[in-house]
Amino acid sequence: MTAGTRLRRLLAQKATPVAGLFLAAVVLTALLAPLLAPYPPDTGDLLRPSELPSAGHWLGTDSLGRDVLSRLMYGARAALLAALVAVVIAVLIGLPLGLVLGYLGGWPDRIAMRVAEAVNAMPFLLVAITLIAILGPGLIKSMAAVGVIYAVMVLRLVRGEVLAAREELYVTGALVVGNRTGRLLWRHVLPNVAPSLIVQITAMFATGIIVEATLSYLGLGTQPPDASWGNMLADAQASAYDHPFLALPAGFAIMLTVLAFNLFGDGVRDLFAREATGSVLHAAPARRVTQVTERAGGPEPAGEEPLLRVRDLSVSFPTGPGERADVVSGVSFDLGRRRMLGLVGESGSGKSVTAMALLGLVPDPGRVTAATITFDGRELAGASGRELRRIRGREVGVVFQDPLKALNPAFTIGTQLTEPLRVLGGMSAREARARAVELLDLVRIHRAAERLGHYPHQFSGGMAQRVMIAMALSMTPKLLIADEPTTALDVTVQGEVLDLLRDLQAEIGMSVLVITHDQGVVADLADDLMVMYAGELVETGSVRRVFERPRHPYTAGLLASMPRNRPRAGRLPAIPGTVPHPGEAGPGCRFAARCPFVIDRCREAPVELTALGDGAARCLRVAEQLTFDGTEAWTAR
Ligand SMILES: Nc1ncnc2c1ncn2[C@@H]1O[C@H](COP(=O)(O)OP(=O)(O)OP(=O)(O)O)[C@@H](O)[C@H]1O
Repeated sequence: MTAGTRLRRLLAQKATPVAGLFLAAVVLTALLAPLLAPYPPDTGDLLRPSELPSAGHWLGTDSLGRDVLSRLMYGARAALLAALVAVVIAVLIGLPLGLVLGYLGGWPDRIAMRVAEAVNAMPFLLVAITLIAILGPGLIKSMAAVGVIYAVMVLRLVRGEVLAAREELYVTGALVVGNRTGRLLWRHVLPNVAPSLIVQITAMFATGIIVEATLSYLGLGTQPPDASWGNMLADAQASAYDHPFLALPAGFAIMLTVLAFNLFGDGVRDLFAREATGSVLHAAPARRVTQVTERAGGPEPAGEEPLLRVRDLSVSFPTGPGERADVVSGVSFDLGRRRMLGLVGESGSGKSVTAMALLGLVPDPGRVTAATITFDGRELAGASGRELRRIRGREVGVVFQDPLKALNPAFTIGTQLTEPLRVLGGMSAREARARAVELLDLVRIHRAAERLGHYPHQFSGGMAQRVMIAMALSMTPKLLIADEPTTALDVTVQGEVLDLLRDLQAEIGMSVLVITHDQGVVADLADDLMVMYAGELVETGSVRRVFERPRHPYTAGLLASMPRNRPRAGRLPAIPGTVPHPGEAGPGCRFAARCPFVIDRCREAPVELTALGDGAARCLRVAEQLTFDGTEAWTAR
C-alpha cells in the first residue's frame, strides 16, 4: 500500500482526522507555550484568586491567582514530554529485546518472560511508585520508571509477533539467501511487527498522559510551582467545594487528549488491517451492453432459474494516485442448479478475485461492482456485509487451495469442524460432534471419531483437504466454490480429491464453481466451462464442446499446451508471452499480442462476446469457423 493510499484511508475514517488535528493542536500548543501563553505559568496575582473566566483570564485564575489557560498550555508540555520519555524508553529497551528473544528463544527468552510475567502481575502504579521511591520524585525520573514498565509490554508484544513471523516461509527464504540474523530481523521481521507496535505506541501515549497526571496529582511527578495537568487537579481539589470550576479545564484537557490518542490509535490500527472491508458488493448499472447475455453453456433445465446469475461483475484495484484498473471486467454467467462449472485461465487472469467478489471478500482497497448477482433468487449486488455473512458458510461453502494453511494449527480438527455447526447451525456440543463424525465419514476419513482430536499437522495434505471439504459442506451449502482445490496436492491424491468432489456433488445435489488452471481438473469434473483471460471471459460453453472444438484462440492454446498421457515428438506447445498487467492490455482484444491468428482489426476496439449455439466466444474471427487447433500455431517459438 502506498503512502498516498494510507493517507486516503486514514482520512476516510471520520473520527481519526479530527483526533489527529486535535493532537496536532495539543503538540503545537505545548511547543509554542512560551509564545502563546498570555501570562507566566508560575506567577499570579494573589489578590485575584479562584476567579471565574473573564476577558483578562479566559479560563479564570487558580487559588494562587495564576492564569489557568497559561498553566494548561504549559501543562500540555509536561504531559506530552512525560509520555514521550516513557514511550522512547519503552521502545529502546522493549523492541530490541523482544526481537532478539523472540527470534533466538532458549533460556534467555524463558528467564526474560518469567520476569515480564512477574512485572505484569503487579499493579502498574504500585510498580511505578516503588521505582520512583528508588529513583526519587521528579517528572523525568518518574516517567523513566514508567518507561521501564512499558518496556515489558513492548517486549511481550514484539516477542509474540516475532515468534509468529519466525515460522513464516518468507523468513526461511531470507535465511536461505544468506541473510545474517541482524539483517533478517531488521529487514524481514521488523516491518511485520511495525503495525502492532505503532498501535501499542499510541495506546502508551494515552496511558502515559494519565499516569503523569496521577503521579503529579500525588506529588511524585511534576513538582510545584511547575505546571502540570495533574498538579492543577490537585490544586483544584483543595478548593473543590468553593470553586468547582477549577477542576474542569485540566480534567477536560486530560480526557480529550487521552480520547484523541485512543481514536487516533484505532484509526491507525484500521489502516493496517488487511482483511476485507465492509464486504459490500456495489450495485452498478451495466457499463456497456454486451452483445449477448453470455451463459456458461449447457442447456438450462426448462423452467428452472439458475442458482447463481452474475451480470457485469467488475473488480478494480488502485494502480496509482487516483487511478484504478479493472482486474475483472464485465464478467457475466449463470450457474445452474446441480451443475459443475469450471473457471480456467492462466495465473493472474482474475479467477480467484472473481470468486472472492461473489463472496464479498475482495480485500481492501479492491472495489467490486455488478449489475446483478442473484443467488437463489436473492440479489447480492448492493447487499450489506451482514446479509453476505448470513449466506457465506451457510449457503455457500468454500474450499481453498492450501488446506494446511487454511486450517488453524492451534485447534483440533474437531474444534474447527464443530465451530460452524454450533455458531451457524445452533447445535449443542454433543449434536455438533455427532455431525462432525458424519462429515468426516462423508469425506471418507477413517476412524472419524478418533481423528476429531487430532491437530492439522497430523494430517497429510490430501487428508487435510478432505477436512476442508467436510467443513465447507457442514451446513449443506447450495453452492460450493472450490478455488484450486487440488493444486497443492500430488497427482494421485489430486485424483482422489476430485473423485470425492464429484461423488459429493451428486450425493448432496449442490452446484459447484471450480477454479483451476488445470484443464485436466475441469475435464474430470465440470459440466460447463468458462475461460478467463486478463480479467475477461473469452469463452464459455459445455466442457465437451469446448474441449472438442474451442472457439477462441486462447482456449485452443491452453488445450494445446496441456500435457497428455501419450507420446509426443518435440517440445510441449506453449502460448508465447504473458498475461498483460491490469489496465495495460491496449484498446483492442486483450489477447491480441499473443495470438497467432491476430488481424489488424483485433487491435482497434474492444471485442464483445459473440453468442454461439452453445456458449459464447470473444473473438472477431469466430464466424470464420477457424479450428484453431493447428498445434504448430502454438509450438514454442
Ligand atoms: N489484493 C490485491 N491488490 C491488488 N491487486 C490484486 C490483489 N489481488 C489480486 N490482484 C490482482 O488481480 C489480478 C487477478 O488475480 P487473481 O488472483 O484473481 O488471479 P488468478 O487467475 O486467480 O491467478 P492464480 O491462478 O495465480 O491464483 C492479478 O493481476 C493480481 O495482481
